[in-house]
Amino acid sequence: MPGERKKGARRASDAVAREGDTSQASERSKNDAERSVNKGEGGVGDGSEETLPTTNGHTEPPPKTIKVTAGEMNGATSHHPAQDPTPPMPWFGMDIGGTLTKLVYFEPTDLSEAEEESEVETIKNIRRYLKSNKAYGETGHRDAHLQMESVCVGNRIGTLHFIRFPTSEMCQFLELCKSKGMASLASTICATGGGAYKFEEGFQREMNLTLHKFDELDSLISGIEYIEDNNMDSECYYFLNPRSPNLCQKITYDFSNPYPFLVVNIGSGVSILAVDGPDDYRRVSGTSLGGGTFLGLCCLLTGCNTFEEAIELAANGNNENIDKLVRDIYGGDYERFGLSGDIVACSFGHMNSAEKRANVSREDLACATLITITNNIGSIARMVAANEKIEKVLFVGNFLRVNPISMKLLSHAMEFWSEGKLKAIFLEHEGYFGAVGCLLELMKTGEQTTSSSTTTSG
Ligand SMILES: Nc1ncnc2c1ncn2[C@@H]1O[C@H](COP(=O)(O)OP(=O)(O)O)[C@@H](O)[C@H]1O
Ligand SMILES: CC(C)(COP(=O)(O)O)[C@@H](O)C(=O)NCCC(=O)O
Repeated sequence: MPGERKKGARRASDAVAREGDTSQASERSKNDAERSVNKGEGGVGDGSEETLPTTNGHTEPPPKTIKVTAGEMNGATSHHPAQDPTPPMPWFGMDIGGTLTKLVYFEPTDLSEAEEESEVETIKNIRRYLKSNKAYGETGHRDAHLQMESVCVGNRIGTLHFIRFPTSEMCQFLELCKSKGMASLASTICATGGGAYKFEEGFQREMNLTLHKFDELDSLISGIEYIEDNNMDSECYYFLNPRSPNLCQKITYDFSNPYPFLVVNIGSGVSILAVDGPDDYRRVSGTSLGGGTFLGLCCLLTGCNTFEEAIELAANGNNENIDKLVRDIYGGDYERFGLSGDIVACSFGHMNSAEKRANVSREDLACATLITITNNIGSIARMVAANEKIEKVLFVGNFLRVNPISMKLLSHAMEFWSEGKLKAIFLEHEGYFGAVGCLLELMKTGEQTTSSSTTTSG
């Protein structure tokens, strides 16, 4: 069928039969043993760090288990050890964004006994440290509820762990990596996002590591396609009746016939991509009024310090004390052009009045800021979708993290203004796709990327 992506096609082509593949396991353990001899063992963490509460105080839901058995991976191919492209462990994909750094760690669960025995202590300790904690230092977090188990990456089976920390803490992150012995491993670090360029020198200087850089939008698209393929029953969703507190429902969206679709990546800024087919996309638009603008303005206007605090304030505010609605101007609807009196006519329009300003709360200011930024992104997305004649609009990026207000607003705006033609679709792994795409590149390119030269694709 035109535009249809075969479910599991990517997984099948990547997969290698695992069961009873002893020649592969022994070849891998030989390679690892050689690496451990070559690289020596660095300083180690003891993995005993305490789990700290998350900053917003919310309890994380239990890890979601997404199982894929080796038998389910149809299309398995026979393995040729001599061509095994698997890079040395540990396996990370990193997306160093304008606000947050996203780290995806792939933990192999198919290690042979020999492999486990030959594994260097440093790698074991890094794995233990990452798995036994949900918080790292003051500001690093593992999103345990997003964890994906028994997935196939490259030719290995394992668990994907999702970790984030503020990019402004990069120096502390490098220190932590050093203290865990990463510098002695000489492993490959694949990175994407603007920070892959900005911090390249720091990685070299502090850790003696050469970053292998990949384009952030290439990584984003391949990450979306991979995660959707491997979490097809629950990755994509939309909201039914987004405006009704009682009737609103989150519903799984069947994305098996995806093309063409639009991706609106709401990070610090916003990039909009039209995806016409596998590996076939264009960046068609963008705006500098994004998630970073919301957070920056909110901190300025309310004195809040974190994204979670800003969202919490917004959830308890009323934008009508700040924004001028159509009814504030018309006394009711603007009937001729079907504009309901409830629609925002002018964001922050009341704030030229000293009297109104005296009566607004921090909550109202946060709420109006969130709505202003969200509506603007929604308008641009709608215009781009109409221009490109695309009906499915995927909204991703960490701006949507713990942010149902924006998701529901976008859902309503897409549907209402397009008279039901456009669909706003959301993804569970929101801001992690670039890092996943980067990990896929690492596992693809393997040994070739362990040289000291820098590779830039895209
Ligand atoms: N814990 C957080 N700290 C800072 N910003 C956050 C946090 N969680 C969500 N956000 C929002 O996500 C945006 C960053 O999204 P992200 O997709 O990671 O973009 P980038 O790659 O530019 O860092 C921020 O501007 C903010 O609006
Ligand atoms: C420059 C960026 C690609 C960086 O990505 P980010 O870290 O914001 O996710 C993005 O911020 C962007 O597309 N900004 C909008 C630029 C514009 O089209 O006006």
